[in-house]
Amino acid sequence: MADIIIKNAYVLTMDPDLGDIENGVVVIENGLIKEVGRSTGSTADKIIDARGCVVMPGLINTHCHAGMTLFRGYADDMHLKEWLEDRIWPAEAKLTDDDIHIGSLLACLEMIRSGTTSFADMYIHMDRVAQAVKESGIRAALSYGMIDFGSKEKADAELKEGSRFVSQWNGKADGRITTMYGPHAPNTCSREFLIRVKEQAVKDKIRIHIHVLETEAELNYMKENFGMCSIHFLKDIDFWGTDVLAAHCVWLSDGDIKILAEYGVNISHNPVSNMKLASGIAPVAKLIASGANVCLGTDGCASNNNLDMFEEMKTAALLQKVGTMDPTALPARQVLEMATVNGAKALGIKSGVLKEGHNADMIIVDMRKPHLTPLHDVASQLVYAASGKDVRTTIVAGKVLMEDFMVTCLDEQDILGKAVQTSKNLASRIDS
Ligand SMILES: CSC[C@H]1O[C@@H](n2cnc3c(O)ncnc32)[C@H](O)[C@@H]1O
Ligand SMILES: [Zn+2]
Repeated sequence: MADIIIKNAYVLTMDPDLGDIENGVVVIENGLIKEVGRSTGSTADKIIDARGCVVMPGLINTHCHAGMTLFRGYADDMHLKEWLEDRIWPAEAKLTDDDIHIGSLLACLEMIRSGTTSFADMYIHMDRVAQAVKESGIRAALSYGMIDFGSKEKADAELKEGSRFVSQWNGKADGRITTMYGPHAPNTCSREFLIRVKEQAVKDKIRIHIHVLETEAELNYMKENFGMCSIHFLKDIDFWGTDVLAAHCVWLSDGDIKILAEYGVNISHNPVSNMKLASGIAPVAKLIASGANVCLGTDGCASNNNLDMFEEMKTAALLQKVGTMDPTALPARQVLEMATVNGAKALGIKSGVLKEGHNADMIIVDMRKPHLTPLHDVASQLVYAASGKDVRTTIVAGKVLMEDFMVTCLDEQDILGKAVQTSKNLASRIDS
């Protein structure tokens, strides 16, 4: 007996062999997908009728700072340097463990509601982010964000905390939590520190999450201090590999793109954040054409200001079109691949496609809405017309976290109330 059968669905498998199944079934057992097809002989404890809906892999947000939900709308319309150094970092210095716990629960709630089933996070007070992930039922690849600013003492302490977090949490919550090392960026971490982080990560068989070339200022800093850009600098210290998730990668030359593709680096594109902070337009179409693995992220809520991956998909497609002045750039199916299959590859998880043996991480999107009618092409509708609010049901590891728009895994009203109070208390501490 299976656990769940979803029937009468348009199944968007994102698997090239299975393709789309117009009136299909998905069978879930023990947290995994047992069957995907036109019909099934199985029976199950729970049957979900998905008539008029699309069943698809849950979306994978590959660059987030979950706790930053508390800073939603806190520092808008600013240049990145002032935003980070004058507003965000001083505010982050006042954050407590409990703040991060509530902020991360709020992020999990928002992601579950809008169809994200996995996310990669880099932040501080990470034990409490992990606790929120464990409680909510979502899947995540978590890293303690490390910055040494060239101080050996700080480097030692940061790496110690990063390693402690990895050994404490990797594989926890029935395998839903994986961990990564999170050196912040090449212009906030020293060369020596980045070399140590890579060595530790290789030794521990753990992936790395890092910001790279988000701004022209980083490019200029690296050229002035090292005589080369961050991509060549990281190549020089043997940092690159399929184990690296590089967020942003906006300021790339054609030579940089070749290096990233050659080393199999995973690149998280974060178009809304890049637009809001006026960082620039990442050459996503060129990266994909070169064979690089490009996935999609929201970044934190202080530069987005939400975690809706549907909005991110649409923005990614539109930004490439206007950036290249080519309306054929980054078509809908390719964006869906970025948000599913490519994201799973970047995090090293068996999700992102609906296929036998893979994690039962999926969402049901209700297409019976005025703004989703008529339905000529499902991929087009999901990328250009749908939003996170159209997600009806969210399933992670075979557990239903939201059903028929009702969140079942967390006490939504309780978290909303606590988030309001937490942000008020935080604001008064920041002002004092
Ligand atoms: C040390 S934990 C992570 C660190 O990153 C900061 N952050 C959030 N968004 C961005 C961004 O777009 N560029 C650079 N750094 C960013 C966050 O506030 C934390 O301090
Ligand atoms: Zn970031």
